[in-house]
Amino acid sequence: MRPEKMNNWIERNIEYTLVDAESQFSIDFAGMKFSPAELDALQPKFERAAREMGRIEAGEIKNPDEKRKVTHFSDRKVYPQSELFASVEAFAEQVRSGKITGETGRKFEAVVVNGIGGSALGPQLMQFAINGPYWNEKTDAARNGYLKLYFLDNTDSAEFADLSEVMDPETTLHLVISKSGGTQETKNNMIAMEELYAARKLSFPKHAAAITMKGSELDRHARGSNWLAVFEMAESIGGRTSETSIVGHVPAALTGVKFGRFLEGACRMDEWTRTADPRKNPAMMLAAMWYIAGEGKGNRNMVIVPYSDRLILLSRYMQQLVMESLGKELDLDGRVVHQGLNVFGNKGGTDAHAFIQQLNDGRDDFFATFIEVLKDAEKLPITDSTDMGTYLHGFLEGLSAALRGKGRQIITIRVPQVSELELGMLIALYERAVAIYAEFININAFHQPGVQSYKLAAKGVLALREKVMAKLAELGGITGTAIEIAEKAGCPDDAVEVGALLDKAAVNCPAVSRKFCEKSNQWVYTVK
Ligand SMILES: O=P(O)(O)OC[C@H]1O[C@](O)(CO)[C@@H](O)[C@@H]1O
Repeated sequence: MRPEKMNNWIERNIEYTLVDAESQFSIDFAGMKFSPAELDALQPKFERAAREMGRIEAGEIKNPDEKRKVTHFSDRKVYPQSELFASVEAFAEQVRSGKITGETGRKFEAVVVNGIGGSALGPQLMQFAINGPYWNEKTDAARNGYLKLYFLDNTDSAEFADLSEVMDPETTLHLVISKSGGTQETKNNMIAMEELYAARKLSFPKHAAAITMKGSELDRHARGSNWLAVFEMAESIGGRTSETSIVGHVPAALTGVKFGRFLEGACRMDEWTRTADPRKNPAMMLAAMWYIAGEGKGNRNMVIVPYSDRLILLSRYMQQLVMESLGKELDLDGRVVHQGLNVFGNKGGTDAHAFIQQLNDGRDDFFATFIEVLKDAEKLPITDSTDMGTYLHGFLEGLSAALRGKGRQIITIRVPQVSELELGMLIALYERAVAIYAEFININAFHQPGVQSYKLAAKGVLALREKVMAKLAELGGITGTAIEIAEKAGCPDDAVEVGALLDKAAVNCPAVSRKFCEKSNQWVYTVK
């Protein structure tokens, strides 16, 4: 690099790196392509976002479709002083100390979180980040009586079977998390688990607790069956922004994660991201970078690359937070806009041997966000002058320089370590940046109508299956292609869907089989 260019780069780094000195959290925007004039042009959007963030925090309705307030920013400040917080701590302590046990009196050793989307991703991220991937009796948390954490976050019999193999029902607590209390995947796992307990002649309610909205189907079910505990979830906190609420708290308290410290981190970031000057406000700047890079239309993908194995789940977490919030068909004025921002990622170092080839040489359709964790867990010498950590740092800086050399765009976040505080800061930063960006592009970040339509479509498929199966049972034995069977079942226009359900049935139901006909390139099904 020529000296004058180098000077520009250094100056740009100084000007566009924001630092919170006390926590040592920094975010560097110098590697993004933007000019002061482009930031100036965003002034009206900054003003609108600041005004609307004020309205959110003042408790006004900010989710117009669902007519709901949006309280995750404001609630977490007062949550530690609430009765709910105290009751979670008391419950977790009784479980940890063995005062609350399972039906047979044995101490709980594990907890299964059964939830999906926002009711699982935050607890998963937090567990992996703080307690790490390997739980055994030698870890501090285990020695102190905290519980090992498992997840059920789909409706996949393989996931359930894998868990059943390692789980001891007598010493396992089941925490069913569902804000709406009616999400089918979660309900399916709950029903399957209730069956498993009944088959072992154990009481499921004596091993179960729930987090849900008051009056939901799950709330009624759990209270009606006398579960160990039911914790209320606020209507005004959306699933994807619920990690700083009861949803994050209960799993954390049961597994020895310092949730109070996590909230401190989130509140610290909330303070910082209320800074009036947008150029000094990390969330305003982050949203501005996304906006300028993607021309306000999400034309660049957000690639999240933490250089830390403990943060491997961050990109999955961000995927829901960003894409479920910003991926919208209509704007607030009802215009079709098809907005969104793609998020993908994994972990740095390892990624160099996966998608970095394309980022370096291929399509220039992204901006990378690197997250460096400065403190090494251990000093592991490799040569006289290097160790494991210096290599990871070298790979990050090397990749950064290579990408910059190709004109690719980069944001770099640096944190001293991964503890509860930094995790709280990271999550709160992205939550606010998402809410601000939504104001920039005039959309509602707090609803998810697209997910509803997929759920309805799935219900339609299940209804079709019932109809076809009932008809086939009535016909009492039939052989034919999907087209022929759909015809006989009275739904000729649904032959593709009928074929798909017969494929599934042929592998799972003894009464259905199939043979492939090379000549017609179709399966021929026999239903007994
Ligand atoms: O907590 P619930 O109501 O079970 O919902 C789970 C997830 O499903 C969604 O509603 C749709 O994906 C998410 O917003 C939410 O986090």
